[in-house]
Amino acid sequence: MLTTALICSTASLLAFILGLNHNKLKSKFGWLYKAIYYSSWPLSLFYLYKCKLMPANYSIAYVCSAIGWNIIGRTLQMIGLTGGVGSGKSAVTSIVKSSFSREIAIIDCDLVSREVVIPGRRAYKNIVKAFGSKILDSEGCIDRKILGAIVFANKAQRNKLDQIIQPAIFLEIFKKLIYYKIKGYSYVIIDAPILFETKILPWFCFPIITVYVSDEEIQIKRVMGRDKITREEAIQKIQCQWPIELKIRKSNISIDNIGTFEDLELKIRSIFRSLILSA
Ligand SMILES: CC(C)(COP(=O)(O)OP(=O)(O)OC[C@H]1O[C@@H](n2cnc3c(N)ncnc32)[C@H](O)[C@@H]1O)[C@@H](O)C(=O)NCCC(=O)NCCS
Ligand SMILES: Nc1ncnc2c1ncn2[C@@H]1O[C@H](COP(=O)(O)OP(=O)(O)OP(=O)(O)O)[C@@H](O)[C@H]1O
Repeated sequence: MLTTALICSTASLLAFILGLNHNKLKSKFGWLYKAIYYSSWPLSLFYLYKCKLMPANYSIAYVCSAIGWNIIGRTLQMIGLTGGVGSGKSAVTSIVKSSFSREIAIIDCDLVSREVVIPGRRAYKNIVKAFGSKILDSEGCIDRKILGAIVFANKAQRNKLDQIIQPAIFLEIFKKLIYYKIKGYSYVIIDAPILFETKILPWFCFPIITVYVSDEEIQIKRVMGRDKITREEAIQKIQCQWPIELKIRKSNISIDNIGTFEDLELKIRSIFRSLILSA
């Protein structure tokens, strides 16, 4: 019984992950993927039945749960949204919220990264253990300015923080995906400034949209204005991430946010309208 439950949940998880990748694999491998995909279900059922690996009713439980979770994953398209610091990702998500809130949910990874470091949570404890109590404010919360000054100035420290915080972020994303699926959404935007750098998120997102500002001077000014920081601090933050040219090359859609908010709104509406219509 326990073995069956274990097999069922592992199969369901794998099927869910495969389902999330469905659109990406379909676009990458075309008919070859479709042939393998659609023949895999009857073949696995036949294989289990023939080999008598499990009593027939258990095999049915295994296959049904896998198919069920695969369908759930398949009908939940994760759209990646990334770009440089201050490139306009939040501006994009607020346009999506105002125009497509019924079809598209949004997971803001910056927000998630704040939730997972609330005092008492595991990531909070591990960060304090790794960086010491000097990063805490008078109320015992993580002082983001102090931690930011440490990690944005030093790659090794940044990697240390990423290794602690990213698994917690991924788990939270996973929980939110299930929640949004239950609520009936078909699309979820994963707004992740370091989507490519995580190495994991790109596997699940399709398409990946990169927002950039083709004039770096404008980008620097926008970051300085928003975060009330100096020019040097803004440049340091921008340089903490992959070069934008690389992000653009690796993404499926790129949007230059050099114009006004109205220009951006027009582009975003047309991209998401055609994404929804083409589904
Ligand atoms: C270092 C922290 C405490 C600094 O906080 P602060 O409030 O000063 O900055 P904020 O969170 O607004 O980040 C500003 C921008 O910096 C960039 N950034 C954030 N973390 C990172 C990182 N680890 N590597 C590269 N760029 C980063 C993002 O573009 C982000 O939008 C904070 O950014 C953090 O906890 N970062 C790690 C979380 C993370 O990996 N987030 C991205 C998830 S995809
Ligand atoms: N088209 C635009 N015209 C003028 N200002 C803009 C435009 N797009 C964004 N901005 C401004 O630039 C700043 C950065 O934009 P935003 O916060 O959306 O970037 P972001 O990509 O979410 O940044 P981060 O990764 O640092 O969180 C904000 O102050 C925003 O109001």
